[in-house]
Amino acid sequence: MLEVHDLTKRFGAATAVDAATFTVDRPMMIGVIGASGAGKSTLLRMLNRLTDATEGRVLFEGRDVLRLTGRERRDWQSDCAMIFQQFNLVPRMDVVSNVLHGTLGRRSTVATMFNLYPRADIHRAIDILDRLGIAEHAPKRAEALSGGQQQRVAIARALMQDPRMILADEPIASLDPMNAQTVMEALRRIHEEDGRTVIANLHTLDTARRYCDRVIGMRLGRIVFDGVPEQLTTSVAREIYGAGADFSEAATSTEIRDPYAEAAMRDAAAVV
Ligand SMILES: Nc1ncnc2c1ncn2[C@@H]1O[C@H](COP(=O)(O)OP(=O)(O)OP(=O)(O)O)[C@@H](O)[C@H]1O
Repeated sequence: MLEVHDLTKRFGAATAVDAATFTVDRPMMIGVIGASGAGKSTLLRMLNRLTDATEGRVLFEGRDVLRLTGRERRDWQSDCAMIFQQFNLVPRMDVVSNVLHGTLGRRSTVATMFNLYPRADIHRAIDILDRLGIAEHAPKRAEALSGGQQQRVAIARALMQDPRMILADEPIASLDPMNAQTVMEALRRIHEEDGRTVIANLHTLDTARRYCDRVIGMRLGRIVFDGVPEQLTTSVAREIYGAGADFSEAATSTEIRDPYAEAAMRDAAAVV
């Protein structure tokens, strides 16, 4: 269903994503791991067309994603809804209105101006919130909710678009372990019950192992691992993170520095 061929992004002389190639042939939950700066966010942003690719192809059931323009591009962005580390909600707006924002792409300008939502959409928004266990917060301002609850509101907003895929960029990086677990369980359920593909950038290996069917490991822009969680041994993880023998399973990509990346950065700084 999704084919990614040689997807590349260069920012000036630096290559953020280097010829990423992978295929998703059935709905699954995929975790993307790698050290900070490995290219995980750029990869997701290119798939969603938030960032233009420099080279490569993305095909989704016959659609040549990177060539879509205008309405077709917006339709694609609805089909692969994105959620972010910082939730990106409107803090002072109530929860249900934030969720209804997920339908903005298909509403008229007048309806948007006057905040008019069809009754059926309001019911659907409440049903989705209920499914995520936060319906009782529907009338509250988004800013009054905990981080985990806000991320579930963001997931609800994404579900309003009825997406085929959910792309989650570090969805639990700002959350405490309890909230992180609730959000990962929600994403897993959405995959299992709805058959939607979820691709999530994750900081911790144990999260990728626990919730994902498949793990893609990135290092310096390249995909260096693509397999099932069982194949993700400590030595493989060490390779992905470019870490030494002291590599700890509990460590996260924010804690592990990639010595090669750091050397490259120092060289770049010296040139400037
Ligand atoms: N808009 C941009 N302009 C220039 N360089 C960028 C831009 N966005 C990303 N980069 C660079 O591309 C590389 C990959 O960044 P990216 O954010 O995709 O990595 P990441 O694996 O998601 O990192 P993190 O886990 O820290 O979010 C980094 O070296 C980053 O500095």
